[in-house]
Amino acid sequence: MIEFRNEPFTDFSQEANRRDFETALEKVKSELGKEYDIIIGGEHIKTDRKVKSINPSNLDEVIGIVSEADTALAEKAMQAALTAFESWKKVSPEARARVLFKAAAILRRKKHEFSAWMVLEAGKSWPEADADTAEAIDFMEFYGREMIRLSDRQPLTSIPGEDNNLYYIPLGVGAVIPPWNFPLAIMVGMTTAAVVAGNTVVLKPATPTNVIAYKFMEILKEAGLPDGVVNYVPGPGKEVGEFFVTHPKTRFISFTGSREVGLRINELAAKTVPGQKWIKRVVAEMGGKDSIVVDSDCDIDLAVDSIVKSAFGFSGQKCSACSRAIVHQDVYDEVLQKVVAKTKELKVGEAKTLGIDLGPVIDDKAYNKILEYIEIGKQEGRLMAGGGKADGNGYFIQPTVFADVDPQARISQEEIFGPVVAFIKAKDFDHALSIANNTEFGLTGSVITRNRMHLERAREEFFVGNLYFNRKCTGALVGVHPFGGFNMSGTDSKAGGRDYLLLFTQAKLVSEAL
Ligand SMILES: NC(=O)c1ccc[n+]([C@@H]2O[C@H](COP(=O)([O-])OP(=O)(O)OC[C@H]3O[C@@H](n4cnc5c(N)ncnc54)[C@H](O)[C@@H]3O)[C@@H](O)[C@H]2O)c1
Ligand SMILES: N[C@@H](CCC=O)C(=O)O
Repeated sequence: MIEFRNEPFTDFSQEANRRDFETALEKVKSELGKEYDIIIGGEHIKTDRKVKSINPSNLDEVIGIVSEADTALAEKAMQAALTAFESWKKVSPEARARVLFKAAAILRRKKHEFSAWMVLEAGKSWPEADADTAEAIDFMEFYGREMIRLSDRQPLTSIPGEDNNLYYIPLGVGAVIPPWNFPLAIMVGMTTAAVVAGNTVVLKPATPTNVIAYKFMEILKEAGLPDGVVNYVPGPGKEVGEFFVTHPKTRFISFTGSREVGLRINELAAKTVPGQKWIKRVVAEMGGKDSIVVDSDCDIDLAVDSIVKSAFGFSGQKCSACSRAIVHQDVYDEVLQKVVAKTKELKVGEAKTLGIDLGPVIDDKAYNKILEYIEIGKQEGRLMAGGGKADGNGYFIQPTVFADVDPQARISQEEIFGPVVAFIKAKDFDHALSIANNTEFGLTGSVITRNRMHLERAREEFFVGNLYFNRKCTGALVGVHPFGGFNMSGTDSKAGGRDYLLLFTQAKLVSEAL
């Protein structure tokens, strides 16, 4: 088996790649508006309760119509997963890994098609969608190899007269509850990590991106994953999600999403219910309020570029997005003025158009929430760019910059999850670091400086799970930058890292006297 390598991104400056992507978009467009079933134990089930998936760039375009489950069907899915677990747990780790490698190969062949679905269903620009698909492939290639590594004989101290072995065995049925913002990569990573470790899954996809999750179910089927190992159960989070979280047979919950929902899941999962005979494990990856710290001695253009890319990529809808630029007073005006100038040049438009910088935000709820925060920002700071809706038949918002924001202001503290960045002035580097650590989150951060000692200070003191120096704070790569945060950003798990699969296993020691 060859060593893990990240899937390369597509170079859209090449005409052939652009043509291939256009062809994929046309293919996907010809498939819009279809109906999608629930899938339980391999059985396709239609219900009367349907939810429409809409293109956020064009509200008249229906991406698909998806049957939603109720709690009776959720129970059926749980039973299917419990049954499948009895056989899946006995499949060898190598064979389980091969399913992931096969699924990765299929996805690689259909790469542009999947990216095109994300352009239309999630409003991702071409490069953002392409990176999402590449990351999904990476997760499968990486976790497959990791499971093989964990199934090797594990190093133990030997003592005479005994044969000792440690095995990483699966947990049981897991509820996988992903977000919509990396509708392929995160959903695939969470699902396949659980599965390759020998567990079975009830997957409750994020409603705005139900169709992409369904398309991935087709890949798992083609890759030969047995029925019932992953069950596709769309439905409202509050109803179907909570049903799985509180079910006595749920062994673990793998959640990625907001702080509010993550904390609720954690609380519900902690309550033992009749018929439950384990402590449920909760893996929760949650929100962020991420900062880029700009020091006085720095490459100003690098700082500007890092802030703009991290704040406005995918319209700021990344848990890793820079929503606070904490800038040393000596360079504050220059960095601010250059960020504002660059922001004003950004193109907002339909995600299907190559060359846009920002597509829409995901739905009306996000749109209204972000616009409300922009109004709050107008009270809390000086509006320098953007400040409201952008044109189009979709959820378009102008990239927005606020200056002179107090470190304790709401737009400095609360996750907005949209294209809004707050500039905060720092007296010196110490002050900048203390502001950077002043939220309840701890996900990503960057420091832009030429000062080696300041980098070393930040290495020790900037308390985030993913800290970057002299670069943007988004775009973690599987295997290269294991991803996950501290504090209210989650349970300190690291997706795409060597510790991740352990979260979905339990270690069994067998000691034989010789
Ligand atoms: N830390 C990370 O790695 C990471 C990665 C991506 C996104 N996020 C965070 O995700 C959020 C955006 O995603 P979102 O809007 O989909 O988040 P969300 O919390 O609204 O929803 C996430 C998932 O939870 C489900 N859900 C909602 N209510 C539920 C409930 N009561 N019980 C069980 N499930 C429920 C949703 O249907 C969805 O599938 C942001 O806060 C972002 O920072 C974090
Ligand atoms: N892993 C992604 C963020 C995922 C959350 O939205 C990044 O590093 O930018």
